[in-house]
Amino acid sequence: MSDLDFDRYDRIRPIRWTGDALELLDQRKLPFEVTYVRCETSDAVAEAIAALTVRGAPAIGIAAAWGVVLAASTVDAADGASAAQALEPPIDRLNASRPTAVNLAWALARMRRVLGEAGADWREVIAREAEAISTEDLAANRRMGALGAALIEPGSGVLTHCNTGSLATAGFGTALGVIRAGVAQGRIEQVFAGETRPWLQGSRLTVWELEQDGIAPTLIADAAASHLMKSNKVQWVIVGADRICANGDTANKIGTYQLAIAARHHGVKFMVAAPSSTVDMATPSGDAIHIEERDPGELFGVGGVRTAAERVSAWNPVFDVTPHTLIDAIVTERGVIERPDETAMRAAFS
Ligand SMILES: CSC[C@@H](O)[C@@H](O)C(=O)COP(=O)(O)O
Repeated sequence: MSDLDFDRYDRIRPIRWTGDALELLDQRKLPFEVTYVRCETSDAVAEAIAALTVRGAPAIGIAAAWGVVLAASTVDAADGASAAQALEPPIDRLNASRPTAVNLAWALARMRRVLGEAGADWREVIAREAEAISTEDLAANRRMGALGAALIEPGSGVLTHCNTGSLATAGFGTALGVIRAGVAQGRIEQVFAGETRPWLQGSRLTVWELEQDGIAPTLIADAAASHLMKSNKVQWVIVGADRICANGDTANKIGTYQLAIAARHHGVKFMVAAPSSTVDMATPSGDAIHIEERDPGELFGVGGVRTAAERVSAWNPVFDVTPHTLIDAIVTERGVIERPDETAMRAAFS
């Protein structure tokens, strides 16, 4: 992918470590306000994750890792093993901040592991590990971008869902990384982004992010997706993931499953792009995934303006599971798995 100048895409950073605090780009306020929230404690990081100040599977894992470093500043311990004991309660609170994206538990497990093995220098060890989790995520995204883009025929149109870009990761993005690479290589001619109700990650975040790169996406209502596919305007749906199971079933933002069904019906290909940190071989299939349900109040209005009548009830699951049989390719930094199933997943990740 020699024609892609990665530094061009290094403008947005949702997570900044200052040495004694974590600054999070407040994604609740985008695209109209670009402000950072300063977190000085691990509990503040856990609250920011729960409130979607920072969001996107890889990004919440990275933020949680820095949350452990913040918690460490309140602990006095001679070695990593004793620090690990003292840090268990804040780590548990970070882990409980959101249930569906496995990257959160994965990053915290990594932090626990290095802590348990560290000696007197345990503070430096965990700070280095948090930095490594972030650096590796950026590298994985760049690699995935190249691998995913190579699957796309020149001149294609693509549809994406939610926000999977720099805002959701350490940088460059997963599905949006594939799209960035595909546009740079002239493979993708048109990008469509679904609004992603109710939180509007598509219209508020993805459109804003792509415009910073000089890519002009076309926003569609989520309900327009099947019609778009029927109109032959897209050849691929490209999405990220919050958890990919041992059989390839994939949890992602609510609405992904119906896109996969519509894509199969219309002969449109369906790609999932995610780092290997999103693969959870301990969860056999999508049935075992805990799907987060958020406050039904998120459905009662738009931008703080109430649109539903008073006293209505609502159900607000924020992720769904796409069965592996509807997925044409899972792309991670380790390679491409076409027509994923348990055998292919085990061959790649065991
Ligand atoms: C690279 S991000 C992949 C997923 O985390 C993304 O598609 C998604 O579903 C994010 O959900 P969110 O609720 O905004 O955290």
